[in-house]
Amino acid sequence: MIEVNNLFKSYGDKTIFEDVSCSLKNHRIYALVGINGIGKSTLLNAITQPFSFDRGKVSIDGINNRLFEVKFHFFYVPDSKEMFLNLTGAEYLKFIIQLYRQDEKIAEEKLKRLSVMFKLDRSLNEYIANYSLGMKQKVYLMAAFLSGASNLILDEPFNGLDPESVAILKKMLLEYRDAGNLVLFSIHNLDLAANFCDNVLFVDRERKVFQVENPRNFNELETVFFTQCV
Ligand SMILES: Nc1ncnc2c1ncn2[C@@H]1O[C@H](COP(=O)(O)OP(=O)(O)OP(=O)(O)O)[C@@H](O)[C@H]1O
Repeated sequence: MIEVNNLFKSYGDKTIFEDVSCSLKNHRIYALVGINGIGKSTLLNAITQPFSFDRGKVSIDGINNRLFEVKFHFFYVPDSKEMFLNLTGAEYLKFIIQLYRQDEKIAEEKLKRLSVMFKLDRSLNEYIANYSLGMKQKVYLMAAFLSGASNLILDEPFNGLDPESVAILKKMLLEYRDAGNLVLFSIHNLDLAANFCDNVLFVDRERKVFQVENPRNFNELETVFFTQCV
């Protein structure tokens, strides 16, 4: 569950958000959609980085995101693919399992299953620095699933993934949602947003945020996008 209330954010004299609010429920997959440069990453940063916004309140599972304990309630995969480069995949994933205080035996089993599914099992002892873009994306996504956090927040998670990995990620996200969790990810592909997501969160051209619940099809979302976002 994520609540954003009366969010204000500027970069210097450039105002991005003025009094933005939205409410996201468990058991749902949310797509975050809007034109380039409108503020999608800024919104995801506000949710996950408590001191990145100027005013307002964000809470995750009812916990103010400025409190330390909130960190166990979400996992964020940002758009940067240049993190933890000096660790091997295995070292990084073990670090996440410990940081999120997961049961090591259960998490190790899950790690094995995920690495075979994503075809990373033979590369886990290589440095992340030497991974391709898609391999980096996969290892950060594996970390998200291993964290046990009940809210996954992902910046363009399908970028760089081959079609097989896209299918695996979709399956994992559906399982994760069906276990009662929340997924929020930014995406430019309206077809995927229409056919895969439960809700679509639009940032419109005035940088106001609104939702379409249970989108019917691509045409509906395309019409909303071109009338309100462009
Ligand atoms: N650190 C920063 N300093 C100054 N301006 C910034 C900074 N980060 C983002 N911006 C500006 O804020 C606006 C929103 O950027 P943001 O990255 O949130 O957009 P986005 O919707 O995620 O874009 P895209 O779809 O291209 O990834 C843009 O105009 C961008 O130039």
